[in-house]
Amino acid sequence: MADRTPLPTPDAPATYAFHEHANREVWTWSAAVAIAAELRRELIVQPRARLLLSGGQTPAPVYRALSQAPLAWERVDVGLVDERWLLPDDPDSNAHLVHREFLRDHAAAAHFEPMTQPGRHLEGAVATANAHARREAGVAVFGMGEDGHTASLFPGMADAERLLASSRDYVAVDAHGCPGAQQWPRRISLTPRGMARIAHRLLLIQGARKRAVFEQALASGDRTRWPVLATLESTYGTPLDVHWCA
Ligand SMILES: O=C(O)[C@H](O)[C@@H](O)[C@H](O)[C@H](O)COP(=O)(O)O
Repeated sequence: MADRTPLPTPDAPATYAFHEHANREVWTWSAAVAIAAELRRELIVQPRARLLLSGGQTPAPVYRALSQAPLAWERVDVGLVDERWLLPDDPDSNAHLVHREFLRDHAAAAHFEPMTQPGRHLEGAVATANAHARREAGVAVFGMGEDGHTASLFPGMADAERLLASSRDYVAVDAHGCPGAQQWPRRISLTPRGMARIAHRLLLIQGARKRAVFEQALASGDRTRWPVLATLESTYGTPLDVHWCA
């Protein structure tokens, strides 16, 4: 029987703020401005800031807008929420997406941490991701699939209960048989524990279908069936910022 992980109790309520935007342009700039503002705040009080980005098509306009923000990007480390088991120069890798859509304009000065490298085995890549994660990221951008996945945590993935309960920040994922993983079932993903350690979490979604999926997930409370629920949890008690437009 699937281990149904309930949402946090009223002692530590999982909260979110739903930002509904008038159109895609407002959605794009609102999300980009929110991320830039948070990075700027961090750079005032600490020497470096860390930002984690997801793959997928939805956030690309936000990445392009954010890349134009005048920030001390040379003091920003950029990592990935998740990666397909592909090398960074593969056009289908999340690293490639980040290079193409984000590491340009002002943001070209940021320091990027790819998860995969030629010759590195999967477990080695996971260990490196966990080593990077020792420095907490202040901000992370998440997407969601219509199956309720986020990062590379899929409903129906192998060993789901163990991965969702992992005490590590990143794990290797076997998503064979999960349609949402498309043709890349081998992946590395941030875990719910890793997500909870990030104070400012943004979920970027568009369209009526994804809104309905998010609402269905909330109503269910079943994190194994709806891994997107993991983005709600926070050791800081900070709400998830959901940015949505039709
Ligand atoms: O590697 C990946 O596939 C992503 O990181 C993944 O978690 C993505 O965020 C969602 O699949 C949403 O993707 P879309 O924005 O393309 O719908």
